[in-house]
Amino acid sequence: MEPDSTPARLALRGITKQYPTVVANDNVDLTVMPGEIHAILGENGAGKSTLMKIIYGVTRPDAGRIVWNGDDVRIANPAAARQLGIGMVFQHFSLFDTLTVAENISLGLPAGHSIAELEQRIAQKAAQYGLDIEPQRHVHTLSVGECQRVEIVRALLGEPQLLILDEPTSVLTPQAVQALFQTLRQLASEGCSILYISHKLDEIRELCHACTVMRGGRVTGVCDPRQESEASLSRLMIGSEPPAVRHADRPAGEVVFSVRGLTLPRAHPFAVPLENISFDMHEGEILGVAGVSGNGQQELLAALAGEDRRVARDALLLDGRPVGHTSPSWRRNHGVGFVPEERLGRGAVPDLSLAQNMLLSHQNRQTVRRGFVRRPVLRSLAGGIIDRFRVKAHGPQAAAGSLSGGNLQKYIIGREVTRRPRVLLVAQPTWGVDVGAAAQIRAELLALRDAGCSILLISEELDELFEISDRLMVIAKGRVSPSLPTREASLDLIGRWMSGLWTTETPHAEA
Ligand SMILES: Nc1ncnc2c1ncn2[C@@H]1O[C@H](COP(=O)(O)OP(=O)(O)OP(=O)(O)O)[C@@H](O)[C@H]1O
Repeated sequence: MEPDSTPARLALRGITKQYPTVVANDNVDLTVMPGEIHAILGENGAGKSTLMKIIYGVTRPDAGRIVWNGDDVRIANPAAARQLGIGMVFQHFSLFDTLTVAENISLGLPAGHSIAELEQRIAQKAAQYGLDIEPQRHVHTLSVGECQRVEIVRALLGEPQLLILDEPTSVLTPQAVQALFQTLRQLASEGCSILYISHKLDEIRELCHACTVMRGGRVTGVCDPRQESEASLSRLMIGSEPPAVRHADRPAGEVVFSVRGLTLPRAHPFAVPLENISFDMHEGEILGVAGVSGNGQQELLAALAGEDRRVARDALLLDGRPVGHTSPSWRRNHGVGFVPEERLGRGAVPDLSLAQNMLLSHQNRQTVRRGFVRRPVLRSLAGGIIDRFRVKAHGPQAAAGSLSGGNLQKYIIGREVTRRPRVLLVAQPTWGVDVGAAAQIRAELLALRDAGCSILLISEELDELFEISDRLMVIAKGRVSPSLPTREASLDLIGRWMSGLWTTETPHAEA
């Protein structure tokens, strides 16, 4: 590629960052060449995000050197990073719904630009990289993939020499992933370096020229992912191959939970209205719900969990009893568990400890007696989950917000699974979770199913849905398709249904 005399675009030497209870980065070296797409791979809590935050000036290292195009630099804050030519596209977008694309982008720029001029620059940049966006559209009308393109164009307007992407494909359809890869390859061919954080081994092998593997805050290897197999990458990362998930066909039991003609107008202008949704959930069965995000998944989960209080009494039946009017805590007390897709905020309270967070779903006689919270019980329950799910955390007293994204996800799933619910409603259970932990979470869901639990699995990962669901259906534009046994479903059929095209395509479909 580049002759040896070319200085690296970015060289990190001996970067160390210590948090009170953990060394998040321990003497890390990283070399990224101009025009190189460089993956950072590592299990949850390995220290990837911390390292990216150091490069982007969000976090200061305790020790180590950052060398940029051959010169030692200090990166005091993100503005300084952008000044050097470092751009970052975060996993969570920071766009205001009520503003247009151009207005959003103008917020990050120095004053003095006219919006019309900016719209033109955005359109130019977008066209140059095949990114289909319209600067005048309001953000609330955009799909998730379009929002990501806005973030990428925003970063590209800064003419970066290094672009950092944090798990960029977790929100994209397979087609959008390919379009993104094309953009990234074009950028790289023009000399821009790319740091690519992902848990998806197949994507890393397809896209990246180099890969730095981290484990426990340290670099454990650097490889050319094109020369590796998924199994060998996995071994580099977690020391073993992810266990295969066993999925045996078994007959489903009685209907436990039913949805009957659930129709809900949108609760706010950006919500998706639900239209005449009906389906049954059986004992000992995983019912998978496929769909591109933003098609009513969140609204459906809010209605089933009791967060949306407008649901008609008869629209939901638990063991044949109407429960549409009941509260979330009533439903929890009657054996229904929920794992929302937003981990912080809905799934956990960041400032509270993991033990205190147990109370979100374990408020019962065991944990609260005569109005007093039994702290030792909470601590031991939390400790049990930390051990069983191998959550990397400094014990039950660690604040939820101090955990890495994937570890918090494992904790929240563990918290719900250990309640042994009869009905579990779970959204995106393995988002941002490394391959080993994802396999473990799927195995736990299967074990729960085998114990008789009825599980509704809302996911955007088709592989995951096909791997562990017994039946599949699709949600599109606030409506659900009929369901059909997974062994009778094909990727092609589910893909077609995801765009809302289902009619009488399969005779086996159950309404
Ligand atoms: N602000 C913080 N305070 C305390 N500990 C932290 C903080 N941020 C990160 N950590 C700890 O540093 C370690 C590395 O976390 P980091 O978020 O960098 O991991 P990661 O590799 O990005 O993980 P994931 O794949 O789950 O996102 C973890 O043990 C985490 O708990």
